[in-house]
Amino acid sequence: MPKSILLINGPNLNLLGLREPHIYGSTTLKDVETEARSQCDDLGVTLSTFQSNHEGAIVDRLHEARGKCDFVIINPGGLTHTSVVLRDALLGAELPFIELHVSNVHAREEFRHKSFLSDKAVAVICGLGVYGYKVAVDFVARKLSESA
Ligand SMILES: O=C1C[C@@](O)(C(=O)O)C[C@@H](O)[C@@H]1O
Repeated sequence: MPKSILLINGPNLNLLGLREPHIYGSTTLKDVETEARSQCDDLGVTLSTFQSNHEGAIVDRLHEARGKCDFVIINPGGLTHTSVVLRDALLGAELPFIELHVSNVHAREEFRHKSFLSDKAVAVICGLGVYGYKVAVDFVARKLSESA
C-alpha cells in the first residue's frame, strides 16, 4: 500500500492568488496542489487534497481520513486562531500533521499569534509564502517513502 498524504486548506484559501496578493502572493491553490501532486508522484506517495470554507466539512474529512491516511498537511486559515473543534478533530483522527501558513502570522495582528493547533503539530511552517507547501510536502513525502 503506498503511503498517503492529505493536504487540507481551510476557509478563504480557495482565493489564494487572488486575495490580498501583497500578503499571500499570486500563486493559486490549484497551482499549489498541482505542484504537490507532482512531488508526491516523484516519491511514490499518494496525495489527496481538500479545501473547504466550512469547519464541519473539514472535521468530516478528517474523520474520513482516520486510519486511511498517513499524514496531514493543513493550512487551517482563520480556524487556526479560533477552533477547539478543529484541534479536537485532528487529535481524534490520530494523524500526525504539519500546520502551515503562507504568511508569517507572528508578524501580523496579535490575534493571529495564537494557534489552537501548534502544540500538537509535528512542525509549524509559516512565512515562507506558498513555498511552505513545497517544503512541507517534500519533508513528509520523503519521510513516508523512507518508511515504506
Ligand atoms: O486565512 C488565513 C491564512 C493563513 O493561514 C496563512 O496562510 O498565512 C494565516 C491566517 O491567519 C489567515 O486567517
